[in-house]
Amino acid sequence: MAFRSKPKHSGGLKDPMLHMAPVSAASSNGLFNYPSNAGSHTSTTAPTGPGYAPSKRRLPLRKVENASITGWLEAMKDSSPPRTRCHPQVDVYDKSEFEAIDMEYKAWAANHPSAVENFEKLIEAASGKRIFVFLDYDGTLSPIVENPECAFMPDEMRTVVKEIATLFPTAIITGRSREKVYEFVQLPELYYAGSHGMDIMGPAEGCNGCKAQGIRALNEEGNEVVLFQPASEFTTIMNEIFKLLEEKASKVSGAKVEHNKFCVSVHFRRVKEEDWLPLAEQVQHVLRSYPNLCLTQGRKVLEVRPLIMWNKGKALDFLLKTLGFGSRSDVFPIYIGDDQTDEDAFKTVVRRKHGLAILVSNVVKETNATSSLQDPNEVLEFLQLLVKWKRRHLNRLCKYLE
Ligand SMILES: O=P(O)(O)OC[C@H]1O[C@H](O[C@H]2O[C@H](CO)[C@@H](O)[C@H](O)[C@H]2O)[C@H](O)[C@@H](O)[C@@H]1O
Repeated sequence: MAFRSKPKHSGGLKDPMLHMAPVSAASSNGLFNYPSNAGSHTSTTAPTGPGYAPSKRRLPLRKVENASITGWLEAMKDSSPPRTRCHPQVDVYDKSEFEAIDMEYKAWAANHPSAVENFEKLIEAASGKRIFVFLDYDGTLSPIVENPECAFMPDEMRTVVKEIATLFPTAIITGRSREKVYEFVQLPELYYAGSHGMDIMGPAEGCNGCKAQGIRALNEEGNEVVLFQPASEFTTIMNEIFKLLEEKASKVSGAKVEHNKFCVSVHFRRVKEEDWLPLAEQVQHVLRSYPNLCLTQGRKVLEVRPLIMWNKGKALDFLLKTLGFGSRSDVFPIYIGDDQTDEDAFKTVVRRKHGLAILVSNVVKETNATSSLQDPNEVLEFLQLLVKWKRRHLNRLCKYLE
């Protein structure tokens, strides 16, 4: 399998993305001005679709905090080169400092117990409930790599995700375009929510006995699917912004712009550190003319997206509703993700009271998740445990019915 061998956690380095939050491109005092409620998008339009009444109500802009880009860039610099430099066996490192961050990590991990080590205990809470599995893609099902085009999902992961989908309704919720993530995953039985949940598609017949409701459409192969695109009116604008950003990025060595349909990502991973600030300024400059777009930050990436009240958490709720479980209390959603945009989904799971919100991270991170996995290797282990657990249950049930 393509993953690196299972590492020890690399110590408690603070994650560089602690300050990430959407920012209105229209804000002009400072390069990045963060609305105080990270992750919840200020809205100029509300989504439409099954169960969502269209509304043109303009929501008030939330309190804007003054924060400069320096924080984000500095944190990014702190984590470059990658965090493994902190492992005493990998590099010369101040032992006492390592011990301090190690302790910090252990304290954090105590509050975010490993979903593998504590599997039986955590899954007990699901008994008698219907489990739904929601998975982020990059950094969760595939390891983070230099070139976003090469973030392939290992076969072993595909096998277990396929098994998961035969046992539980399963969806992938990603910042990627739906088409791109499907290219990587190649499993037609799943639901896919691309562009951070702004492009949802899945089998019209539902899955695992859950009947799908919602707007029907035909996919590229002519199969009937349910489709929901709350940001469809932004199609032209996103194409326009992609071209403008591509033009800017073409002048910065290593920069890459990715069109994720209803979001556009500007990648910094292969850009020289000294070019980070000028590139970020260029992006901000382009966005000034687009007050209905906003900017969020991810792992060495800036993402331009429509300023609508929609996120991965809303997509999770929407999918439960589509599958007929929106308001039921016997639902147990499991959400696994590694990035700031996954925080909205973690919040949704926590708000529902039943469920598992699992952060993939081997560093200390501020999060709404309640448990953790260190990396995609552990995600694989967790999903394999979940398959075994469910099969055990089904076998017991069969024996009982015999
Ligand atoms: O919601 P996700 O599935 O986590 O997608 C978020 C972004 O992931 C991708 O970028 C990240 O992964 C790349 C490949 O490992 C890496 O090179 C990059 O630095 C990371 O930020 C994707 O390319 C973006 O478009 C997604 O928005």
